[in-house]
Amino acid sequence: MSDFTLDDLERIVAERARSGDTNSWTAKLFASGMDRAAKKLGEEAVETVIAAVRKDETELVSESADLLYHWMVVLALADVPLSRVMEELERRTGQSGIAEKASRTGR
Ligand SMILES: N=c1c2ncn([C@@H]3O[C@H](COP(=O)(O)OP(=O)(O)OP(=O)(O)O)[C@@H](O)[C@H]3O)c2ncn1[C@@H]1O[C@H](COP(=O)(O)O)[C@@H](O)[C@H]1O
Repeated sequence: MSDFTLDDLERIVAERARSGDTNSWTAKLFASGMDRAAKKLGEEAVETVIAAVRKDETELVSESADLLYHWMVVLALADVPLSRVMEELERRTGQSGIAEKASRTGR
């Protein structure tokens, strides 16, 4: 069981993005902008899907970590704090996904 949280990751990404460290992947990705970071996020999402479908548990864990990291970079580039996402998830806790979809689509 790890104590590491998404809040920790958000803080690390924010610090490294501003570090100017030429050895920092985060700083490099930040400097390359949203198009590149969003593309990486998409690639990691696809790699996560492939691992899940292949039932490769080790790869699923590894790709999920890549996915969450690149998602955090994209949120930071968009200036959207993680707390906004958590608030939205919390807002949804009172409603099932099926009821929510029905309220939007009538299906
Ligand atoms: N969690 C991560 C993390 N996950 C993945 N990556 C990097 O993301 C990059 C891209 O991943 P890929 O699997 O696509 O690698 P690749 O195939 O070499 O990339 P491409 O050739 O496709 O561009 C790799 O260089 C990984 O090392 C990460 N880089 C950083 N972090 C966190 O950010 C912190 C700061 O890192 P730096 O900013 O590099 O100091 C680290 O201590 C970690 O906590």
